[in-house]
Amino acid sequence: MLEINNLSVEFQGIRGTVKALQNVSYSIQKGEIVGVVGESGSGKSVTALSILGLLEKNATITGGEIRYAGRNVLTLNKKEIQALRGKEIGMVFQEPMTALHPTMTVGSQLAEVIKRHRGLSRKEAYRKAVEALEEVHIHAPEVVARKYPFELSGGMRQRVVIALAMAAPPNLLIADESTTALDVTIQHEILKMMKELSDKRGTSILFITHDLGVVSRMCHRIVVMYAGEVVETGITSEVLRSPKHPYTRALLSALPDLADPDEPLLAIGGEVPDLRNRPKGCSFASRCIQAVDRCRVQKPILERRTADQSVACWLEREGSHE
Ligand SMILES: Nc1ncnc2c1ncn2[C@@H]1O[C@H](COP(=O)(O)OP(=O)(O)OP(=O)(O)O)[C@@H](O)[C@H]1O
Repeated sequence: MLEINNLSVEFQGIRGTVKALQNVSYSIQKGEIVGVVGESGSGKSVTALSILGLLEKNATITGGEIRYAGRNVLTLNKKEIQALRGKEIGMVFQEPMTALHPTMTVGSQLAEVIKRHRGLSRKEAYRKAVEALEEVHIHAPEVVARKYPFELSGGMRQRVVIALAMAAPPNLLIADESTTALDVTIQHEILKMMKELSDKRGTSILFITHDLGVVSRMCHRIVVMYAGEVVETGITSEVLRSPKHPYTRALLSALPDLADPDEPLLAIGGEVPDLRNRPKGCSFASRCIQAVDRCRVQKPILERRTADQSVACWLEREGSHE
């Protein structure tokens, strides 16, 4: 359904060119939930914005392609990408208030999207809007449909945003840490509801988060990003059971319930490299306790290690971990 091949993105800044993404590749199949994890600044959002054609003006895509249903979205014109956004690809961003119109009732906002995408009458679209609220587990949807966003709690607003993003209905939903500001229990319920919707409708979800725990519960596959590169990807259970990249191991060790109890806790010392002046070798080498000379001079490429798992690490390739 979606395939990102060797995507590279740069930003022009006053202090130089930030090489934000370098040869990023991953894909999402129909109905699949893919979780993208990595520290702040690792390029998760820039990748999502590239898919949606929403990169800021100072960004340049310097290489690669993004194929959605066979078409390279990077070659689409403004109108075509707008049509894709919203109709084929829904999005849920971090702050729900920015996605909602403050002076329109929730029901009218939803009905407008449904009317536009499904060509229904106003009345019929409103009826579907109430149904859509019910689908995101909002009780008394007829009542909530008549409310304005400011009258709702954070969790309710988030549900409305998801209903809006799913209204077209899209084939792919991109959710960028959509629930971080919420209470943990509410967050858990919302994620469960999203997974249910995905299962029911066969919607693929690209889920961008810092939270490996969430990925372990929700996602079929995981993509681990570091400093604008994919360092490991695979079936979630495989990667969590047997992480192959030292960065993935370090991320996992911060989660005691998921980590291998026999493995000592690793603190990730050091800093992410300056993306204006990227290191020649592996981007993680300066923080990797296992790095060898080769890691500092030659960049490892993402290679398939098992049927379901790929990793960009020289140590793994040469078996020197074992
Ligand atoms: N408009 C911009 N101008 C310059 N640099 C940018 C711009 N947008 C993003 N970047 C840089 O691109 C890199 C990747 O950022 P991105 O927002 O994708 O990270 P992220 O992994 O999504 O982080 P977070 O988890 O904090 O959202 C960062 O180094 C960031 O500073």
